[in-house]
Amino acid sequence: MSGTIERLLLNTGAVLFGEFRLTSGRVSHVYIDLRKVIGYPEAFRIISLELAHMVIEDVGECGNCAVVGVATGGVPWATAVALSLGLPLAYIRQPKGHGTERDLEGAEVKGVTALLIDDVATTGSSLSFGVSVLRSHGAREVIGAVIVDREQGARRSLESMGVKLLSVTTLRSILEEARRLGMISDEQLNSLAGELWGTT
Ligand SMILES: O=P(O)(O)OC[C@H]1O[C@H](OP(=O)(O)OP(=O)(O)O)[C@H](O)[C@@H]1O
Ligand SMILES: O=C(O)c1cc(=O)[nH]c(=O)[nH]1
Repeated sequence: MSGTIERLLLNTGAVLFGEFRLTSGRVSHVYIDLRKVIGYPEAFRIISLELAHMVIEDVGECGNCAVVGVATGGVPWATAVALSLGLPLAYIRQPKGHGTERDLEGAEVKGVTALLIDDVATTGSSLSFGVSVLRSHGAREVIGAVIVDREQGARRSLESMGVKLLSVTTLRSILEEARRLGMISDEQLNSLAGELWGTT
């Protein structure tokens, strides 16, 4: 149903307004905190099923696929998708400097189609790092998928690496739903749109 995912995100407190520094160093007046959603089993289930459906509709039959999460935010979502699709699971991490010092944990990805999952995409640098790691481990193909695309460069950045980015929803759709529900005003929406995309 149209708006369902956006409303779940708004109702679980995953959409925060204030001043936030992002992983890229940019400052934003809206922040999507998908880490909150995993504390709500029904919302977690609905959104992760939507993510799994979106991915499988795109790739079709997936006999040689693995689901790969980007640590830390992407890992719970990748886990849920791997379990619901019955696929092997791995995750990308910054090496620890001790133990095995691996940058990829879990399933081996040599020769497979890797379904690379993160919670949010902004500039795409976290996903791009994931693509590089997967290629260094011999993945045959990579497809990127997130719950929320903030539409601030990730799609283009992945395209330049030959990787498609799928998203369940966008920050713009979430903000428009927030305005419909009276959670933000037209003025706030316009101001955020100007800051985020240089548009209203
Ligand atoms: O597209 P980007 O500009 O890379 O931004 C998006 C990334 O930022 C967040 O991770 P964060 O660095 O906060 O780490 P975390 O997942 O460990 O919370 C989020 O989970 C994405 O991985
Ligand atoms: O770019 C980020 O760091 C970022 C943005 C956002 O909305 N949510 C998040 O978890 N990270």
